[in-house]
Amino acid sequence: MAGGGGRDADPIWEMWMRSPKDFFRPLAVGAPEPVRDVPFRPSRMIHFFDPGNPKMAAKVPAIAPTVDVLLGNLEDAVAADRKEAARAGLVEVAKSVDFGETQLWTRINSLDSPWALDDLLTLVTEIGDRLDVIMVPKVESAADIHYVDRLVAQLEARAGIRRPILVHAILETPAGVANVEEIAGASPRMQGMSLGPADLAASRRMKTTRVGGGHPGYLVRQDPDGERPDAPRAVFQQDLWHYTIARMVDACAAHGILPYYGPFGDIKDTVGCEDQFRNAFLLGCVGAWSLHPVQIGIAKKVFSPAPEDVAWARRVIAAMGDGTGAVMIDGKMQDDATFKQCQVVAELAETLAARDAELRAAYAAAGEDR
Ligand SMILES: CC(=O)SCCNC(=O)CCNC(=O)[C@H](O)C(C)(C)COP(=O)(O)OP(=O)(O)OC[C@H]1O[C@@H](n2cnc3c(N)ncnc32)[C@H](O)[C@@H]1OP(=O)(O)O
Ligand SMILES: O=CC(=O)O
Ligand SMILES: [Mg+2]
Repeated sequence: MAGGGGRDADPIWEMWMRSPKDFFRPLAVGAPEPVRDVPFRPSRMIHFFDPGNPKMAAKVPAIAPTVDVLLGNLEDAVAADRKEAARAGLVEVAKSVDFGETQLWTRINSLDSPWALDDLLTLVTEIGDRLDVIMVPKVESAADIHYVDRLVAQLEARAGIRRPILVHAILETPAGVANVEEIAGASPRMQGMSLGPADLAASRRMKTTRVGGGHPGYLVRQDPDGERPDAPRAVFQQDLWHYTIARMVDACAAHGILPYYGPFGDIKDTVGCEDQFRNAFLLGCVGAWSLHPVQIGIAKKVFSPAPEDVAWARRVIAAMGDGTGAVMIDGKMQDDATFKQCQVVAELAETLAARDAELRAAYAAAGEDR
């Protein structure tokens, strides 16, 4: 057996957990070595398309250079009688389109569906060398990731794939949220996680009928004015998703994987979409899903740090020297911790600018203005 001592010694161990020694071993003979660190590639927007819809599939070559990730969706939003067509369409698109630097992901059907097994068998063996990430919906626990992990390793070995395909979980069930830390750390294959607010709302029995975003009824109201009890009282809409996104961000950061906001279904409400995406960005998410071409530009704008923020971050870094001590810049105290925050912004800007000439120019111009 290819495994280490823990697994050889106790088959029960193998069934339930991997010893730390075995964590980075391939799960099938002939499968590629797992990655040690999740590669940080720009993924500001994960653009969903239905590969079985000829009109959408025809747009893929034109959309590919404008997005960081293209995702062939096989799960929800693809009708039950179109599942095979979507799967075949994705194989066709993956084989025929040049994606350049753009990543190709898929969202397979949920593990309890009649289609998930064939999704994995077909996609890994036919286009596994082109697929960067497999998104798995409705992940409930580490066991779901372990199942996919082993099966993908077997299929990678069969197909002779040399670069491991990574796995992304959708956080969209109460059990998934309760187990978010163990899911994040379940496998070196874990690339990241997205919030799935629509299914999460349904399975939590929330009383909403939307795909993400806020709700006017979820609010805090200003206290009544004692002198004028009938005077109007301001209301402040609250964010339904703050708690879950914050938990997801912590779990992902603790395990070195990437967090994403998921879908915003009110396509016409571009302002609301931008706000929801920005909240996620500020909390630590690196991207969001775009369901419609109009959301691509919103995600690009929001998940690329603003040029003035990048210029500020670079200024603080320059002023802080080795990053220790305290200095005052424009009346604001800077120390080791703000230095590190600024490094996050500056490093993200650098990575994005390497791929995006427009951003590169905007960041350079903002630096000259200072
Ligand atoms: C809760 C969840 O699981 S969310 C994830 C699952 N949902 C999805 O993946 C939905 C993906 N998006 C869609 O299916 C569509 O955008 C819809 C159904 C929401 C709206 O589609 P339409 O009614 O066709 O929108 P609209 O008329 O504005 O489309 C304009 C053009 O953009 C195209 N288009 C729309 N969405 C996309 C897309 N995601 N990718 C590529 N092209 C698209 C349309 O085909 C149309 O093309 P045309 O001008 O040649 O006719
Ligand atoms: O899959 C996404 C969701 O919101 O549900
Ligand atoms: Mg869902």
